[in-house]
Amino acid sequence: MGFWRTERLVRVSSSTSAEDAPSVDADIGAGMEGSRTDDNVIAREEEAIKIDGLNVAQIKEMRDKAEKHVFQAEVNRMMKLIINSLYRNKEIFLRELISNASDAIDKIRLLSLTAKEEIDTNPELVIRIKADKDNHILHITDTGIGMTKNELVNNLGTIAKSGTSEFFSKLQDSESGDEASDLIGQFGVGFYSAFLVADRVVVTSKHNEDKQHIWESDSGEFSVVEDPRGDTLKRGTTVSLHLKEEAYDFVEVDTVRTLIKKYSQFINFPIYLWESKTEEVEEPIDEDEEEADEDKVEEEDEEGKVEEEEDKPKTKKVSKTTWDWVLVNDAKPIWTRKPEDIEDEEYNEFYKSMSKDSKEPLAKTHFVAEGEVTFKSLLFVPSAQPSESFNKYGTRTDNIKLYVRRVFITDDFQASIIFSIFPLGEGAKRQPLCSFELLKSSKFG
Ligand SMILES: Nc1ncnc2c1ncn2[C@@H]1O[C@H](COP(=O)(O)OP(=O)(O)OP(=O)(O)O)[C@@H](O)[C@H]1O
Repeated sequence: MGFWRTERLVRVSSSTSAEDAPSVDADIGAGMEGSRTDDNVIAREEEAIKIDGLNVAQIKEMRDKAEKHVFQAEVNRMMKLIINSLYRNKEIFLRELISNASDAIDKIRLLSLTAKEEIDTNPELVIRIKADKDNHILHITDTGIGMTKNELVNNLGTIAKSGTSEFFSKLQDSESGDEASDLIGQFGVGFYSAFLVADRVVVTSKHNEDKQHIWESDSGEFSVVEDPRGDTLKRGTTVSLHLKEEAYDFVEVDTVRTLIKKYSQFINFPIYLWESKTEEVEEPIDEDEEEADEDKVEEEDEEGKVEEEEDKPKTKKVSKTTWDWVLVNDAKPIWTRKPEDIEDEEYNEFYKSMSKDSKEPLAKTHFVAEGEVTFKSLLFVPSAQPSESFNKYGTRTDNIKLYVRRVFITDDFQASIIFSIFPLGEGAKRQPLCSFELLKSSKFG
């Protein structure tokens, strides 16, 4: 939360040493310094309520004004269930929050088809993710439809879905805890998965029909209040996750990038990550430094002086760190398009980027099944047999990936039928060119 203010401050800055490198949201919590005391209790409380752009007094005032709510009983059940069954698979929280962000952008796009002006409040349709390493906060911002105050209370405090109780009873019927955890992990568990990694979640949201509001919860209860900073988001939502200590890894930019690529690389809207880049650049030597050098030179003998003045470098190498938004999801899900509209070249490029194989595939099959169950599938046969396919036969199960609505769900499949392609023609060795398997997932049948 609060990129709108800090973005300008740290977007580009330079330094000559790694220590000077700017941290993301450099001003987060800056307003708190003046109020710090030695009292440990107050210090701990201050730690718990960092909201960038607001100082402690403002946050306290805001909290006093906030409306307090309790979660619906089903939400409490759902949160417990998620936390107890998915503790080994915490990373899916990011998949869920990015999917929500993408759904919210879809909603505003759809609305703008009939009411064009709705999108004008923030025409850019994007998702931005910023990791604030100093404060262990991960921010996920979208320029979607946003939520009004009432929607914050209802959408993030109750479960409206009609199938919820059915879902709970199905879970209770499932034969083992692992089966239940698979079920939850593989399908949308939604917003509440944020509490897998965060002990405090702050949602700031601006809907065209309301002022900007802040929703805050530590999973026990939640509060909602008008944002004292005003409508800084213009339109959209920021989910800020105050990470639990055991989840601090999720504030590492590399970890976040890997997760976006794993789960959300085919999301319809651009996902940008706030990243730093350090480069060596030539910079002119400033006058003070030059003068100091000249003094030194003057002390030297005449001959040496002439030579040194000519050779004196006018620039020096410094390392410069810049911060900027970097696009992470540049792959397009070509399986969603009609096979007749796709050029061979596009298939080949897609295969290469997905498989990291530099050669073109030997064959491919792309088919669309429509009926009671609808799915689209795209299968490639590599032109060379992967080196590990015999010695590690049967151990690698991640060659087939299942995506639901462009979101990665699983690649944990088990072989059911195995078949091989043999080369034809005289003299061909009786060795398969490649083998592949019709796969069956234990969960999907
Ligand atoms: N980033 C967001 N922008 C706008 N609304 C949101 C956002 N995140 C959540 N919501 C609202 O909160 C509701 C509840 O979210 P939640 O993720 O729990 O369930 P869901 O998205 O309906 O279902 P699921 O994620 O399980 O497919 C959503 O239906 C949506 O109305």
